[in-house]
Amino acid sequence: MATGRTHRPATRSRGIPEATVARLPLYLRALTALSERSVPTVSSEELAAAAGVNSAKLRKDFSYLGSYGTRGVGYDVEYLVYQISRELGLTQDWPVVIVGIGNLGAALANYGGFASRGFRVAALIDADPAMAGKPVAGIPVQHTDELEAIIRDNGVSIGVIATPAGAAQQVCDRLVAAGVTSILNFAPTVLNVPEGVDVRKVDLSIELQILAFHEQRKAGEEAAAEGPLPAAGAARKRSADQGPDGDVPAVMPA
Ligand SMILES: NC(=O)c1ccc[n+]([C@@H]2O[C@H](COP(=O)([O-])OP(=O)(O)OC[C@H]3O[C@@H](n4cnc5c(N)ncnc54)[C@H](O)[C@@H]3O)[C@@H](O)[C@H]2O)c1
Repeated sequence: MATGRTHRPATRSRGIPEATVARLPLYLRALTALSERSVPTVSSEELAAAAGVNSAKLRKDFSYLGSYGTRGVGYDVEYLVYQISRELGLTQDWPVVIVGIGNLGAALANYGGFASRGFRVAALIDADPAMAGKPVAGIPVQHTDELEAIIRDNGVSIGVIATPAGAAQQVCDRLVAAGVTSILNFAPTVLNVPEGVDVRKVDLSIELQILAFHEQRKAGEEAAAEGPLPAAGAARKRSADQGPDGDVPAVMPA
């Protein structure tokens, strides 16, 4: 879901390609579900299906981790959970700040899945003075005046931006100047960051637009299978679905 714009080379220093790194959380999610069901081993085919990945790709990905599984037995679930967690840096605690505690920021703060994956919400920050001191998810909101001190005192390297788009760059600049080197951006704007800072962008409306594109294509295929429409109907359909010149709508890249 996240659309990445990172300032790192396509291959990491330890030789694991970024595309593999991006799939590791998918494997981890599938493996964690198996672990919770006390499943001891899993074949590459089963795990690939659970993670929604091709099994040859999975085996190649795991070879970068030095994990080849055992023929006829498969992969040890617990060991793979440990290996992938270690590779993703999840065996250590990551304090995270969320900036912008409106509808989205509050929902993120209330999401229990961060803590269980090693991301501790260290602070909630908002520019609205009326919110200062009010608890959200049991954490009192702090004013943006305190942003730099919060980052420094908590050793925060990951910031989440959930402010309106117009405030996001300024918030980003302050986070980076204070020492944050990874940003998860929910605001619908492109952030400019210096070399060495990673930005991941989450935009649910882009995901919906991509689904809409596929839905439209499926509808088009069904209509084609049903045979040609009467001339007037065809004209009406084109103007309703595709815009005046009949082009498919532009879809922003994921
Ligand atoms: N990525 C997605 O899929 C997705 C989904 C929903 C919303 N959004 C985006 O997330 C952002 C927040 O949406 P929302 O519905 O929570 O909005 P909201 O208006 O409910 O909350 C925004 C919060 O940001 C605070 N804020 C404003 N300027 C600030 C600043 N300079 N520093 C710190 N805090 C500041 C406001 O006081 C407010 O509490 C918007 O940019 C919205 O477009 C993204």
